[in-house]
Amino acid sequence: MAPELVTAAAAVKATDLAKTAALPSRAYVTFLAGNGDYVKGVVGLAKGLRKVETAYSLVVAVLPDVPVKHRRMLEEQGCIVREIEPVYPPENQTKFAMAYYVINYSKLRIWEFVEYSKMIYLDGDIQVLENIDHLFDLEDGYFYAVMDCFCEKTWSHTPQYQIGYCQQCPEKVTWWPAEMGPPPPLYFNAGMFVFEPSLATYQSLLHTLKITPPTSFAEQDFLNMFFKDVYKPIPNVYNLVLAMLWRHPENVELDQVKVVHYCAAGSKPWRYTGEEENMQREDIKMLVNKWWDIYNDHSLDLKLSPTQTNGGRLELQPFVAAAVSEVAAPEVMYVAAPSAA
Ligand SMILES: O=c1ccn([C@@H]2O[C@H](COP(=O)(O)OP(=O)(O)O[C@H]3O[C@H](CO)[C@H](O)[C@H](O)[C@H]3O)[C@@H](O)[C@H]2O)c(=O)[nH]1
Ligand SMILES: O[C@H]1[C@H](O)[C@@H](O)[C@H](O)[C@@H](O)[C@H]1O
Ligand SMILES: [Mn+2]
Repeated sequence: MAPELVTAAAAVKATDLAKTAALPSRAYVTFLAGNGDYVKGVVGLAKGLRKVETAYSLVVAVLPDVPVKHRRMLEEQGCIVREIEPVYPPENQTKFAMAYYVINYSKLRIWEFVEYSKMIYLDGDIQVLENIDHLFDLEDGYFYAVMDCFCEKTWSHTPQYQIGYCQQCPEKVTWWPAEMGPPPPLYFNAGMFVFEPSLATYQSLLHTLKITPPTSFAEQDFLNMFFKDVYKPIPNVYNLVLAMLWRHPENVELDQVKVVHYCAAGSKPWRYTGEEENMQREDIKMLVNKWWDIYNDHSLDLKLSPTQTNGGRLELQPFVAAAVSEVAAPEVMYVAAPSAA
């Protein structure tokens, strides 16, 4: 059969074959959009993962608007770059989601990376301080992530915030079911999670998205809704949402933290000025410095052996499962990506 006539079924079969061959079945995965400075976050993450001596690769799911130069930078750090198509909520009803977050629906594409049986997703504004490879051994069939905090102004549109209720300290403010309905199910931060790629799940995610109105926290709200019955919280040390430091210090063991998520306003290390609220805290400055130490540490750059280079150019990994995305994607609306904040 001519290569261009490869059918969907054959493509999937090829993927299955690849799975049983020598390909790794576990990997970290992150997401990159645009031509801005988030690429620094991903470079920092790749170096951080190397520093903690992970046994697994970092796959970077990139949108088409990520420039070639940035893709090369990532490959030179040993990342596996995979282009994905953007995903938008149906009929571009983006007015309900915070514009900045709309792009994040594209993350749903990582469920089609089925040459991996298990993956750990990490936002580009995350840094790992300790090896977390053991999370790959968590029991299959669940979605693992850290519980979020509802106390920052970003939550002001919610009833939780309005009455001062947070799942991080549920005893402080009582939820009155008679007046307010049942308490909200546990809610995770979607900057870090352990999941199993699956074409069936992927199709279901995209189908469900088509019939689900977008909400403020975009794919984070959506994933919370979709996985609510299989969600298992993992300890906060696996995703330190920085606001926890001033909102729930009693729930933070700073010296035990394995994963830091620079998500508080003004805390992205590569944009840090120290001007925003809470950014002059000693713990914040220490964590921002830790990120820079890793980013600037040249000993953490990927060192290629002569067999891995070809006249100075990188030998790129062949991508076995490219055909799968065309097989699996149900119709979704593609529109041009807005510029991210
Ligand atoms: O211009 C951009 C914007 C975002 N990103 C990628 O998208 C991720 C998510 O964006 P942020 O980290 O800026 O978002 P927050 O951490 O503030 O937001 C949280 O809520 C979001 C709701 O959409 C997502 O769920 C996100 O994973 C979760 O951590 C980034 O880390 C990065 O990997 C880019 O590559 N370029
Ligand atoms: O994903 C969001 C984001 O990271 C915000 O910065 C934070 O305030 C929220 O708690 C979280 O849900
Ligand atoms: Mn983030």
